Amino acid sequence: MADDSHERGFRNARGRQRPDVRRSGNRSRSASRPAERRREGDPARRAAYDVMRAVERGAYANLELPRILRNAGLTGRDAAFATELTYGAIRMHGLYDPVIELAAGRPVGQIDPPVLATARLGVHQLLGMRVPPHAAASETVALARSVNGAGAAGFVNAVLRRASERSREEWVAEVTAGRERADALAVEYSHPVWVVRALRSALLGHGASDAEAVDADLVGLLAADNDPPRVSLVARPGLADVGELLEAGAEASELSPVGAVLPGGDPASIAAVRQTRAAVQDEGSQLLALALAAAHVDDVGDEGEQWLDLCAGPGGKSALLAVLAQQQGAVLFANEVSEHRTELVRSTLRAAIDAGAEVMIGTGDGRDLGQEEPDTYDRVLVDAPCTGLGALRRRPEARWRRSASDVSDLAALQRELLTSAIDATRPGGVIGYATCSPHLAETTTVVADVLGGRSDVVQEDARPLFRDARGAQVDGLGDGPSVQLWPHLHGTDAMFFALIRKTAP
Ligand SMILES: C[S@@+](CC[C@H](N)C(=O)[O-])C[C@H]1O[C@@H](n2cnc3c(N)ncnc32)[C@H](O)[C@@H]1O
Repeated sequence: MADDSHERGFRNARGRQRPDVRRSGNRSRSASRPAERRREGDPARRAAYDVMRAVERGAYANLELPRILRNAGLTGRDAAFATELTYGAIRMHGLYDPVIELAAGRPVGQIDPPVLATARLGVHQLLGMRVPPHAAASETVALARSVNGAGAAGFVNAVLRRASERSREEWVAEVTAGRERADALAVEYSHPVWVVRALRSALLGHGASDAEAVDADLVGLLAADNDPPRVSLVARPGLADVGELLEAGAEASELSPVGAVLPGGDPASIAAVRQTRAAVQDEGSQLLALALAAAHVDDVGDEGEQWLDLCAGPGGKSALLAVLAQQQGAVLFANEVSEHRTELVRSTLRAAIDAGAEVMIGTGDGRDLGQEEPDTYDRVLVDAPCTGLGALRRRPEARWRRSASDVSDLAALQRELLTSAIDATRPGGVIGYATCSPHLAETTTVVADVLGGRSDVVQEDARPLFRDARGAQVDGLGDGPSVQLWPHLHGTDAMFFALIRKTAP
């Protein structure tokens, strides 16, 4: 039976039996005879291979995988197996490549990329998924035969045989031996070494760790980056409430007063999500929008407040801000530079607009808004384009696509956007500067540099604005005045937030 291997592996990895959904799914595969199936290879592994190759050509796994699963007719546990295999092999190849090099006796740069993709899939089954070794090897060799050719299948067979001779722990010890600490962590936890160093500096710089604890904290953070995030939902106030999400099977969030966590299943099966009254949204993003809306603003006129989201696409925070603005009698301008992403904002905000939230949506360069509309807005969010180093757990390929030079390129844009946001804010109003990266060069350094060059702003302590579901201040926010959330401490993306007040000129 072609997929006995992944059924067992998947069940073992989860520690419980999953319902048998195969009877209803993937009729074409069940209809093929065993000999034919073996020649074709297992469809779930083939799907994983196709996604890996597409990602190497620049595709995003989270967009490519559903399309390939659909085309292959894979559902239920076959789809879950293919997902775990694909994401793990892409995410963890920083560890698997040195294993493959030792097992193959040659550098991965000398292995044909399609063959390397197959070998990575095989090694992930052996070291990351607890698929029985004989099944991992035989099914992956069958895959290699069908996609890489007979010669390559022999090579993959030899590599996997050697890889299966040791446990993951033994391989980690072997491939990290003699490396300096950051390099060893980079291999064991499969991150680029520059990211490991940046995250270590960020833990220290944001006051989330100290010299004694930082090595252990860094391990916790790197490990959290390798755990797929739980599915967090937001109930957009006034459009849905948390109770509605709980009734649909979600569990209450401890962190966000408007949040819930979906333990399993498809969020799109929830009516409120389909209708954009609720949505999938990281709890950190929820807290951040709530914090900006809760900040004190001086001397609001009779017309009510004007809010600006300077970098709004695809609209997750704008949608929350829109309903909060409505509750506070304010209007929101959601600005985005890309036309395509402006359209996404429009659809994300549909339910809020239908419910009467006063929102304008526009396409434009946020760097110009400060000059075009000086001293205008009461609350401004700059959710700046950034490296996304705080959200590595979401996209398996993201860590491999960034380079250290991206940080300096983005830092210039981040400074210009923050400067423009301050110019667009009226005296007495507030600016929230946010990133989904904890990198110091994108966070505290940007804020310090921009504020250092002006006399009309002060930074305020943002920590009291971060309240959990019980109304208490969220723990572990750092030394202040800015806030830094962490995957290993809060279960959120590593979002940064600084609150800046514009004073009289
Ligand atoms: C981190 S994302 C914002 C995420 C959004 N706030 C949300 O919660 O859905 C940054 C956005 O900034 C946009 N952007 C980049 N450069 C910009 C610019 N010069 N002016 C305005 N927006 C810009 C990007 O297109 C991207 O959509």
